[in-house]
Amino acid sequence: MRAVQDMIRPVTNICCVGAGYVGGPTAAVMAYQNPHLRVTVVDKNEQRIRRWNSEHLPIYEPGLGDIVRIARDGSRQFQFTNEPIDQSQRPHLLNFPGRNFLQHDAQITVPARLPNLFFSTQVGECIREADIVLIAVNTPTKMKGVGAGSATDMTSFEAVASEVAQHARPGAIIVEKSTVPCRTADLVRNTMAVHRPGIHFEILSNPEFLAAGTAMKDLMYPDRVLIGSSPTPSGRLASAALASVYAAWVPRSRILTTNVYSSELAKLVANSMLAQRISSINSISAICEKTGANVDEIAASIGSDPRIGDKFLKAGIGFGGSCFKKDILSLVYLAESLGLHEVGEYWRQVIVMNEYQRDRFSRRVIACLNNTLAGKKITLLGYAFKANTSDTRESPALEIIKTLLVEGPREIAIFDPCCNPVVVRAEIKALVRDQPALKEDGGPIEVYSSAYEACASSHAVLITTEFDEFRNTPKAASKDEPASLPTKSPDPRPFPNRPNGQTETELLSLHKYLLSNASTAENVDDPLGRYVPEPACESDCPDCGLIKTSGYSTAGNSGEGRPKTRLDWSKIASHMSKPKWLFDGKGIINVDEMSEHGVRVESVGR
Ligand SMILES: NC(=O)C1=CN([C@@H]2O[C@H](COP(=O)(O)OP(=O)(O)OC[C@H]3O[C@@H](n4cnc5c(N)ncnc54)[C@H](O)[C@@H]3O)[C@@H](O)[C@H]2O)C=CC1
Ligand SMILES: O=C(O)[C@H]1O[C@H](OP(=O)(O)OP(=O)(O)OC[C@H]2O[C@@H](n3ccc(=O)[nH]c3=O)[C@H](O)[C@@H]2O)[C@H](O)[C@@H](O)[C@@H]1O
Repeated sequence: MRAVQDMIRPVTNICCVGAGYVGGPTAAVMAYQNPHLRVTVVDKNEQRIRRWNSEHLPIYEPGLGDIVRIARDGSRQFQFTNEPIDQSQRPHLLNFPGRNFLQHDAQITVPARLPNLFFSTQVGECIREADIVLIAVNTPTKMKGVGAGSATDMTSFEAVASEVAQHARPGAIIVEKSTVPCRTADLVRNTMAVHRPGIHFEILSNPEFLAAGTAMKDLMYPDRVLIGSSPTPSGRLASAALASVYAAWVPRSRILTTNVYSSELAKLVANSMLAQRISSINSISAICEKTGANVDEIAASIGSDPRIGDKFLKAGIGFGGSCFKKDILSLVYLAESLGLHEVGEYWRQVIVMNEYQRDRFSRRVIACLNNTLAGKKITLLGYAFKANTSDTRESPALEIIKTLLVEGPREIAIFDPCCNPVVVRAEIKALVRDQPALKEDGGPIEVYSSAYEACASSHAVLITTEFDEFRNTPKAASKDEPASLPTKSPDPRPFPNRPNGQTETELLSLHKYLLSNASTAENVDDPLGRYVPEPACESDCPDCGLIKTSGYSTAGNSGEGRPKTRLDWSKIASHMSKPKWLFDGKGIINVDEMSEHGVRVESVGR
């Protein structure tokens, strides 16, 4: 029998099972940065795969389209000048003695590249060809049976594990990309042993830390890549094989290796600790509201202590999203199943505080409106669970809507700059079942595609997602984040001369710079002239039909890469109905400025 080490071969083919928010973008970046690898994303959902293979990507993430187009469709040969357009941005270049300007002035030619990212429904077939199989399927909270309400529902993950077990070639490396309970590697190993007795497979844990709305930035410039493996020679070899894929663009010092269980648990702990910070600051916001202290001032003052740090201290209506709650619950279940009830209880409080915060906000809205919403119009600005995403899973906005509905308002208006109104309507219809919800069904909810229409004649506007467009003053720049709106990237040139040409990261930064500096009138999406035409849609493409009728794509409305404009609050205020309340659930409104428009503002923690 061959040694396991001999069966682990150089990586040329990667298969990612699960074409969702994690699988699609992660595989796209791996392919983009490794043009020599063949990366295939497979999914049982045909509609999702059709969208990935079209111009209608199934999810909206800023910058995703730029990367998918190059890796999926290939690119043309193109040229650019290696000199900043505005040389005042690089004063040091002009004064540097002995500098060879010609070197930078040169036209650089970038050769064409072939497609190396594929999307398919042929799950078994693609697994069979892969050297590395990533499992990136959904792992929600179990809703029935043992552990219902807290344990992880492993149905999809287990189904894929057994599919991998049946098809993977000997020596293929199996990677848990999904967030899974600690010791899931044992489950995968046992599944492999059941289907392929006598054949050894290495199981790695490689959890994903990207956040919605910044997924592409998180993937291109990760703080860390975590790879957990068995502490055996073949385990380390497998870990090194996966690390080599990341090393194409991630500095080696950021690729951390641990044992497989630590890696699995570290993912749950990372999300739980982040959520815990939000619940902690939210609990303080309740004290602030009763004492006259200001939660933003508290956050700024404690955040400047480097031991505390200034991230994830924004008080608001609580965290949403598909992962924080389910991952904390998974940690709670783990602790309880290990007999560590106090530990479980400790973490459960993070969720209790989150729900308290959201409900406290809804109650405050109702109380300020004299405990009756009858005859009143309430507008929610923001439906997605956070900014710059069309992901609405576990969105706090939906829970707030449900509470307001019971009060019988005349209208609940919704506007979200990223979500497609048609999709939001369908989602609300499916989620609010106990009474008619949408106007078209005799209920009070209307979803608008214009913020101004949504706010017209409204008695109260609620900010429920932290979109920069909703701010009334520019966002203050924090230490490592640029001030928002308008966003213009700096010119990244000149690039250093490299024997193998420019890196894909450099080319992407140049693309973004040119894009962010193009005027909206130019309507350019390909300033370098790199793109080949996207695959044509069938004449009966449902997504093309949706764009024709609603003006939105399924993934949302991107307006990708261009500076966005803030709402004109004086215009909104002049068309609101008295008493003109604004409830700032995300701490993004400058209260003094807003009161000049005659709007009364209530903010969380102030
Ligand atoms: N959404 C996020 O921002 C993040 C998610 N994660 C974790 O990544 C995992 C995936 O999450 P998402 O991508 O958000 O889920 P998702 O629901 O967007 O995508 C999962 C995909 O897996 C497919 N799938 C399920 N069973 C399958 C099967 N038997 N065969 C083939 N395909 C199958 C589904 O059709 C779906 O397209 C979860 O464990 C999640 O906790 C981790 C970090 C960030
Ligand atoms: O496992 C996951 O799914 C991901 O979960 C989170 O990412 P995500 O939920 O996409 O977005 P976050 O930026 O973490 O925001 C989560 C929620 O917390 C809220 N939030 C965030 C920060 C803050 O200071 N205050 C606050 O209320 C946001 O509005 C949002 O509703 C983590 O940040 C990612 O590292 C992780 O990979």
